[in-house]
Amino acid sequence: MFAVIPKTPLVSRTVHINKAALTETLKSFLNDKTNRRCYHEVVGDVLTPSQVMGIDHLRDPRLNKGLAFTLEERQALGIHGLQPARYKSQEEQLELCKISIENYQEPLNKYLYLSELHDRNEKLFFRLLSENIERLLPIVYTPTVGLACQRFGLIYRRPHGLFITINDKGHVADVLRNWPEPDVHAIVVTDGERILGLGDLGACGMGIPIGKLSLYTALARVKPHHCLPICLDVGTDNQALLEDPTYIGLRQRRARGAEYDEFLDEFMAAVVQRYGQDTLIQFEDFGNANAFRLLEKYRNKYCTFNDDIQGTAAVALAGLLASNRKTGKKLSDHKFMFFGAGGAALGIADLCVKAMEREGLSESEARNRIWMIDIDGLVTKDRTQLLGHQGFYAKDHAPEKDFLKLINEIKPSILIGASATGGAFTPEVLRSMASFNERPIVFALSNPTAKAECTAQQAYDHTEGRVIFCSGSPFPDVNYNGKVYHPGQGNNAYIFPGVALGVIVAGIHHIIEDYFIIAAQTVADNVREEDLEKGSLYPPLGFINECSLQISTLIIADAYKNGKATVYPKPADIRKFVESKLYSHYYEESLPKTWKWPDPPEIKTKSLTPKTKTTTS
Ligand SMILES: O=C([O-])CC(=O)C(=O)O
Ligand SMILES: [Mg+2]
Repeated sequence: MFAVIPKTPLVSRTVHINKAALTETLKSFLNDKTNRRCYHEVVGDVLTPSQVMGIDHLRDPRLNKGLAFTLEERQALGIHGLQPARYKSQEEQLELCKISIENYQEPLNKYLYLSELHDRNEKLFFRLLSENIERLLPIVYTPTVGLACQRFGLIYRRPHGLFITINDKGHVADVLRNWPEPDVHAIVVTDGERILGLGDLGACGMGIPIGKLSLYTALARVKPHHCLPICLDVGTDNQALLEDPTYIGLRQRRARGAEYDEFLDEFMAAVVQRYGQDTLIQFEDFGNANAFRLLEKYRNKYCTFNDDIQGTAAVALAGLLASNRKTGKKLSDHKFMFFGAGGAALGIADLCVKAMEREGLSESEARNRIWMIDIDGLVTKDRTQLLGHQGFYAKDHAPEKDFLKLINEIKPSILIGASATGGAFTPEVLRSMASFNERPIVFALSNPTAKAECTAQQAYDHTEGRVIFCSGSPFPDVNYNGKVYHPGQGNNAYIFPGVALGVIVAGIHHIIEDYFIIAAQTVADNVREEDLEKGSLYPPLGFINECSLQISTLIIADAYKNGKATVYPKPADIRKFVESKLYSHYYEESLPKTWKWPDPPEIKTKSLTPKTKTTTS
C-alpha cells in the first residue's frame, strides 16, 4: 500500500525544536521494545529508519526518499537544509527518472543510470523497474547485462555483492561474515565460466548475480536485503582478460579438480553456517561440466537449483505447453531436435521427458523422441565422452556432423537452439523445418541477442510465416506479409523469481523437479489467446509479477501437501501469506507512527515592565 505522506506546506516554516526533548522522545520510543518490534514489521527491514540521523540517512539507499521527505521528517532526522525546499512525491520522481533514462541513447549508459539509482534510492529503483518491466528488463538484464559484464572492469563502482576468491580457501566463512546483512535468504552465485553465451568472463561475471537478484525483487518482491550476489573468483582461462589492464579479477588460470571442489564445498558449508540450511543458493552461468556435477552433488544436501539447467528447462516447457494450443498436439506427439547439448539443452530435454511421462509415455519412449546435436555432430552412442545426461539421448547412428542433413533425415517438429552459436539456424535449416511441418516450432534460446540461433524476423521470413517461435533475448516486432507479430521471450526470468519466492517463504530445504513443472504449467496457463494470436507463447513481461505469485503459491501448497514446508502453522490462505511477506517499493513514513513533536519547552519570558529606576540623589 502507498504510505500516506502527510500534507505539509512546500515552503519551509520555522519550527522551533528543543533538541534535547526530541532526542529523548526518539530514545524512549526506540527503547520501548514493543514499538521497536512493531516498527521492524512495518518497515520489513532490519534497519530502524529513525535511528539513522543526518546526512547518513540520505546516503543510505534503503532509507533515502530523495525530495519525498516531509518537512517534519527533515527536521526530525536532521536533514533539513541538506536538500532544496521542494517536496516531490515518489510518482513525480518516477516521471523524472523516465525522462532521464530516455535521455541516454546507449543501453549501457541506461544500465549505468539505473545502477546509480539503485545505489542512491532503492525503493525508487525497484518501483521504476517493476512498473516498467517491458522497457527496462532488456537494460538491467539480457541483453545489456551481457555488455555490462564485458565492460565490468571499466564500470565497477561500489560493492553490490561479495567476491570470494580461491585464495580465500580455508577462510571463506570469514569473508562471508563481511557481508553487512544479517538476514540473507537467497544467494545467486556464479564462477563466471559461461556468462550467457559469451563464455568465460571470470570475475566480470558478477553482473549476472546482481542482475538476477534485482529480478528477485522486481519480479517477485523478495526483499532486497534478503538477497546476496556472489562471484566465486577461481581465475579465468580467458586470455584476453588475463592480459587486460582493466580486468578486476584474479589474474591466474582457473582452479580445477580437487582444489576447485574443496573450495565449492567450503563455500556451501559457510553459507549454511552463517545464514542457515534453508538459504537458497541459485547457481548461474557455471561451465557445463561443473554445472551438472554440482547440481547432482548438492541438490539433496542444500537448498539449491541451477537456473540454466532447471529454470531454462521450465520456461522452454512453458512455451511448448502453450504451443500445444496452436498445434492441437500433445508434447508426446512431437519429435525434438536440440542444437546444443549442454546444460540448457539437457535440462529442457529432461523436463520434457518428465512431462511426456505424465502424458503416458515410458521414460525410454520419451527419450527416444529427443535428438541432440553439438559441435561434434549428432550425439551418438559410440561417443567416448558423454557429458551429464547426454547418454540418455545418444542414438544408435553413424557419426554425422551435417546439421541440415540430420534435419532432413530426422524431420523434427520442434527445433530448440541452446548452443550460443549466433545464426546457426540458417535460411536452409528454417526452410527445411517448414517443408515437413505445417507449424514448425523453433526456439532460439541462446543469449544475448547476438548469440540467438536466428532472429525472429528470419524465423518468420524463411517459414512463410508459419513458424511458432520464441527466443531467450528480446527481439523487435516482426513484420511478415503485412501482419505484425510480437514474439515472446522464452527466458528463465518467468520462472526463477517465483520458484525462489515459494522456496524462501515456505522454508523448503530441497528444490525438487516437480516445482519446475508447476512453474512451467503456471506460466503456460497465463498465456492469453491474444498473446498466442500475436505470435507469443508467453504472457507479457509485465505479467511476471502475477506469475511469480501464482508459482510460489502453488509450490508452497505442494510443499505443505508433501511435508516439505518447514514454516508452521500452515497458513489458511497461502496466497495472502505470501503477499504478507513481500517487499514494498513504496516509500514509508520515515518517522515512527507514534512519533509526535515534543511539547515546546517552557519559555520563561522576561518581564517587559521596565525596572523602576531608583534615583539616588
Ligand atoms: O540470463 C539470461 O537471460 C538467461 C540465462 O540464464 C542465460 O542465458 O544464462
Ligand atoms: Mg544463466
